[in-house]
Amino acid sequence: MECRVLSIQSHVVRGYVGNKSAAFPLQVLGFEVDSINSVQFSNHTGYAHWKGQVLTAEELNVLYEGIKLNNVNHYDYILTGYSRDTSFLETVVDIIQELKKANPGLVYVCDPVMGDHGAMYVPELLLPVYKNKVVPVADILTPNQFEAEILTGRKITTEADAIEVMDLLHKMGPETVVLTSTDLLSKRGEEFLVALGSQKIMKPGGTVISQKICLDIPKVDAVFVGTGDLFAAMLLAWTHFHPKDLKAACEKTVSVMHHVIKRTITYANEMAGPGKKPSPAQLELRMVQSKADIENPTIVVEANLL
Ligand SMILES: Nc1ncnc2c1ncn2[C@@H]1O[C@H](COP(=O)(O)OP(=O)(O)O)[C@@H](O)[C@H]1O
Ligand SMILES: Cc1ncc(COP(=O)(O)O)c(C=O)c1O
Repeated sequence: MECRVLSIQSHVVRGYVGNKSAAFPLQVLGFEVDSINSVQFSNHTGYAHWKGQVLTAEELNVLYEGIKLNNVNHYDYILTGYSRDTSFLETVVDIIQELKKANPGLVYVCDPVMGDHGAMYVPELLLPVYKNKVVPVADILTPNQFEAEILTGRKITTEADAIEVMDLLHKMGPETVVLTSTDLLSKRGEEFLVALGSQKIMKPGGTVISQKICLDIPKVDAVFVGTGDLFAAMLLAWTHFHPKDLKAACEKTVSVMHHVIKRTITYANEMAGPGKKPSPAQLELRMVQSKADIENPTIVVEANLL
């Protein structure tokens, strides 16, 4: 059976963020991907210069209208990421609601891209839209620590805080929440990055249990862009194949991430030369190029049940 994803994210000419990061890996895993580019930029905004266009809410409506007129607006998944405009984001929510009405089984995977490391890199007015309109319709949510904190108004300094924040996010709507990266100290030491996940599962009798997991991910001393987008796409794929097993889905997702990041940092360091920090251009992700890159990652990152 065909499984069709509507992916509303950025497009860049150079490099891999947004749809450039998400579409191909999903396609090699057998998903049909329809892409709407929320922006078309020369490159991601972490470079010294970036140029391009931002799609308006009206332009988004025109594209959706075309799809609808042809009666091909049937989706199994929606995936959203980087967006810079409040009315655009509100229109995305309208589209999601309409598509969910047409297919109640539709799963919405939301990466609430707003910022990282204590700062927002999209206009602040997007926060109330995410909080009040987007998160309530999301089924799977993939914030980083900063995004989870601003969505809930709670700081995360311990694992218990992270669990509480994930529970608060569940209360806002999503059944599955993954904190894709945190500043928490890993039990395995400073060389590891901690990610956490929580999934609510309805048992046959109607009782709801939650599976909570923690991942210690080998950390690389560099800042990558586009990793959140690849993470959300891979989580969509692996939760599709393991719908009630977040541990398995996250292990597969993070193992792909590790493979891509290892390859990226190796090339970046080679290009930068000894003792030099790689530039944003040199740190562009060395993206998944085949199904083998996804299915045979270099190592398997194991998750622990909490
Ligand atoms: N410096 C890093 N070292 C190792 N893995 C990383 C690093 N940065 C990102 N990743 C990988 O990418 C995933 C998503 O990264 P994250 O930074 O949380 O995304 P976002 O771009 O949304 O902030 C992490 O779970 C991890 O697997
Ligand atoms: C154009 C664009 N898209 C997407 C992103 C999000 O990237 P990430 O996956 O690292 O959250 C960024 C971040 O700067 C960006 O500039």
